[in-house]
Amino acid sequence: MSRPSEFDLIRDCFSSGYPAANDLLLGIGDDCSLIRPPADMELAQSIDTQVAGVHFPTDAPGNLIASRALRCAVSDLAAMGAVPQGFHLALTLSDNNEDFLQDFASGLRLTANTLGIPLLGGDTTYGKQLTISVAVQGWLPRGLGLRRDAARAGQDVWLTGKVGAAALVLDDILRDPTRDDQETAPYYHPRVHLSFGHLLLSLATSAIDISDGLIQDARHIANASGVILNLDATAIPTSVSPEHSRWRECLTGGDDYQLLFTAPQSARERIEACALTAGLNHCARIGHVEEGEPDVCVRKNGELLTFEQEGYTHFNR
Ligand SMILES: Nc1ncnc2c1ncn2[C@@H]1O[C@H](COP(=O)(O)OP(=O)(O)OP(=O)(O)O)[C@@H](O)[C@H]1O
Ligand SMILES: Cc1ncc(C[n+]2csc(CCOP(=O)(O)O)c2C)c(N)n1
Ligand SMILES: [Mg+2]
Repeated sequence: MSRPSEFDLIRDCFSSGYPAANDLLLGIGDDCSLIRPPADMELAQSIDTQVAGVHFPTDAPGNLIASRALRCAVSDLAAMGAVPQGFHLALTLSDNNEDFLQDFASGLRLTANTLGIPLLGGDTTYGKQLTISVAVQGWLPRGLGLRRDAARAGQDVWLTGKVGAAALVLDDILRDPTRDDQETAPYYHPRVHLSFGHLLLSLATSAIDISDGLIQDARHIANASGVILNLDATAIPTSVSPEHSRWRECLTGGDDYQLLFTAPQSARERIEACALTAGLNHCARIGHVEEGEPDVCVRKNGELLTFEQEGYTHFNR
């Protein structure tokens, strides 16, 4: 029997079993997807690439890679408070392994249904390194998107959950990339804070999702807003306690996909109520915003901490 063509694979894996989009005029099968925008909405768009050996282990199972790739991409919509509209998938495969692709597609379908995000189209090519690019888009009420540039002095800094679990389990995952359990879930299936992000639209001023590391990503808000973020190290929920030898890695390791956001002090009670509504186990106030040269200052019992590496960087490693 001949090997399946690119077109057969695409049809088998990507044309059915995904959530339906009610604003979709034309989906998989043409040169572009066509979407009808609702009145008074803005479109949030973002793209995220994951490369084998860089973002996930080369020999990780397809369904886990798919879950991780889609969740990490959709997290950018959560960080803006957007409601998912759909995603495009660009897949570069190093061989025509049908079993891998079927497994990848089963993970993708499951995750797309869990997050409620339709697959709008994509592109499939051959390349030396397995590479997955996910372009996501979502709707935002006009002018309300949670940007990085709107933190103001006097506001609180908040964090949705614990940081560090994914970074600390990476060594174990590299030893056994097939491990799919409670401990590896923060890495393969990071929680995407879509409903909480959306609830924050009327409460938070700025937000970012933590992909590179808490401190490095906090710096993006500080720089974009022109403020100082003062963080209280002992108030930051971490997967190991501050006495643990790997505690600092929790603040810089990344792969967390928690939301870091700022909000006026007057919103404290409403934020706590929304966190309960969204079923968050943690939503902690971890610092405050001050006027001054953009910076992130982390203090532990009054002592200023410094970090040689504040987060993940692709170059200069
Ligand atoms: N190659 C590129 N071309 C155009 N814009 C880019 C490119 N790479 C990054 N950007 C833009 O730079 C900005 C900052 O990127 P950054 O990587 O911090 O965002 P992010 O997508 O939230 O991060 P992550 O990739 O870690 O999830 C984003 O607005 C992004 O669109
Ligand atoms: C196998 C393996 N080794 C290392 C890491 C750590 N890592 C890679 S990219 C990144 C930041 C987010 O990427 P981007 O900024 O490109 O979205 C982090 C924390 C990993 N996830 N898997
Ligand atoms: Mg982001």
